[in-house]
Amino acid sequence: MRLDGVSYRYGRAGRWILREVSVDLPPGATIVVLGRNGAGKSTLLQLAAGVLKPSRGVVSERPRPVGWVPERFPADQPFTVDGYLTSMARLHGVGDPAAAVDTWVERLGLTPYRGTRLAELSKGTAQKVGLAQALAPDPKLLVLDEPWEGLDAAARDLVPGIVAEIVERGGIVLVSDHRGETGRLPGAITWTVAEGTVAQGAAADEEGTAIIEIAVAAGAAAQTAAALREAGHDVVGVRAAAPKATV
Ligand SMILES: Nc1ncnc2c1ncn2[C@@H]1O[C@H](COP(=O)(O)OP(=O)(O)OP(=O)(O)O)[C@@H](O)[C@H]1O
Repeated sequence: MRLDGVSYRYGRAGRWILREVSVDLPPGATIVVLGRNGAGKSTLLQLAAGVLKPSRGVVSERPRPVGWVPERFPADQPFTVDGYLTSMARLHGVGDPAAAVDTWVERLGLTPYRGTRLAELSKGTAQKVGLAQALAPDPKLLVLDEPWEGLDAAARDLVPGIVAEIVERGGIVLVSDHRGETGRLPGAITWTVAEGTVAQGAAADEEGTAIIEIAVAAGAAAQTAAALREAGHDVVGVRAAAPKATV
């Protein structure tokens, strides 16, 4: 998937929030989007998810289905958890909506709330319904806006495993994170949104930094990336190596 020269402003007279953003989202990538409050992370995520259309530029090869979890789940809707999730799964064309809903209700600990109306849920539980709604169609692109903020601790702990399952199947996961809790997602590429642009890597003072490329066994990639992060390094990217040329 690719964003090509994507610019965005809210309304014709609005200021440009993003300017000429060109980025690749390779299959199997986890991308964590960093940036200060108001930098444009949510806007970028919504453009990637297709919730917003670029004012200029093109988004191409977006994998489908798309799972979109907004920063705040809009719980002011007259449905029960079960009713809402089943309708959403149907809308997304899920083959067996009941089975998909059962799976995610159980996995996210929503079983006691199946008959509860959305408006009566706590914020954390409502956020889990938002996550279940995005996961039920088995998304090839999952976009999570600030998942560490809205979700309760138990659900937060489930997120890295869920993300890993999607990227292992070649899906793409895009996560915004204004607190920089990137360490929770091993092997993630980081982008930083600032001043309308998107740069690769964390916004550490880049002066005097060096990029070291290392090759490790594919199975050890996530663990190595986590260990490097633990040691305080910024892991800029993890990719599959091309087959070796004979020398
Ligand atoms: N619907 C809207 N109409 C007008 N301006 C908006 C709208 N949504 C966001 N903005 C503005 O666009 C800018 C970028 O907002 P965005 O929500 O993308 O930032 P963010 O990096 O996700 O911030 P946060 O971490 O606070 O969610 C902000 O200045 C914000 O005020």
